[in-house]
Amino acid sequence: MVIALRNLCKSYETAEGRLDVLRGIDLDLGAGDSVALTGESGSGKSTLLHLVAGLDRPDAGEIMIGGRDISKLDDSGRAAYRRTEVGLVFQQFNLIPSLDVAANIAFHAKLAGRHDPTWENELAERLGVGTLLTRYPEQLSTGQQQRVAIGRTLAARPGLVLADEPTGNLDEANGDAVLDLMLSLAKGTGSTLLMVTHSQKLADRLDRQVHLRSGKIA
Ligand SMILES: Nc1ncnc2c1ncn2[C@@H]1O[C@H](COP(=O)(O)OP(=O)(O)OP(=O)(O)O)[C@@H](O)[C@H]1O
Repeated sequence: MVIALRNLCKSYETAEGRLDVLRGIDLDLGAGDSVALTGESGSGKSTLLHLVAGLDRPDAGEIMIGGRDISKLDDSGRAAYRRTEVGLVFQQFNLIPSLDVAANIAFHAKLAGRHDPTWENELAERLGVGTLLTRYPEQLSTGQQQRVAIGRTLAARPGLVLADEPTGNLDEANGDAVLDLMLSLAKGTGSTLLMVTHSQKLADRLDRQVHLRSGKIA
């Protein structure tokens, strides 16, 4: 998926007055690109990810995703975009407690109309949760929950994956394996990966790094 952000601006009203978080972001991502988004705490990384995810609207600017501006979509258009085109890996896993691991992994794929049990099983194996398919989220460790959440996102074959510290709860070996999987899938399917990380080691493994400073890409 090809992404083009143009002059993206976002402010928040706070008790201390207006806070200009993004002051004109320009960024281009090609199909299959993997890009690390870095910047100090509070620099606006999550704000940017939320805008591209269609979870919030910019004050100004364009968010061109596959040739159309998702910031101009109405609520139902943005919901359809989130359901079918974008995959989120955020720090809250939001697994569904009443569904077992297999059903959690299948959940978004079903919503997106791309349910494929063979692919879901393969992902579960590659993520090291293949023996846990009949367990429920509360019966998993935090790192296992994180891997299930990543499986759920990738199972839907999104054209764009937005990830916020996706390996933050994993030990080094598991974190490396999960990142390998995300990168190989991105390359194999042409899906684009934008990943927030504080880890330089992780950022170094991606195609490119962009740094947010004072509301702009530095
Ligand atoms: N809903 C909101 N209302 C007011 N201010 C907000 C809101 N959301 C975020 N902010 C402020 O906007 C700035 C950017 O926040 P954001 O979460 O995007 O930063 P970040 O770079 O992701 O930080 P971190 O690395 O700590 O997660 C911060 O100063 C934050 O306090």
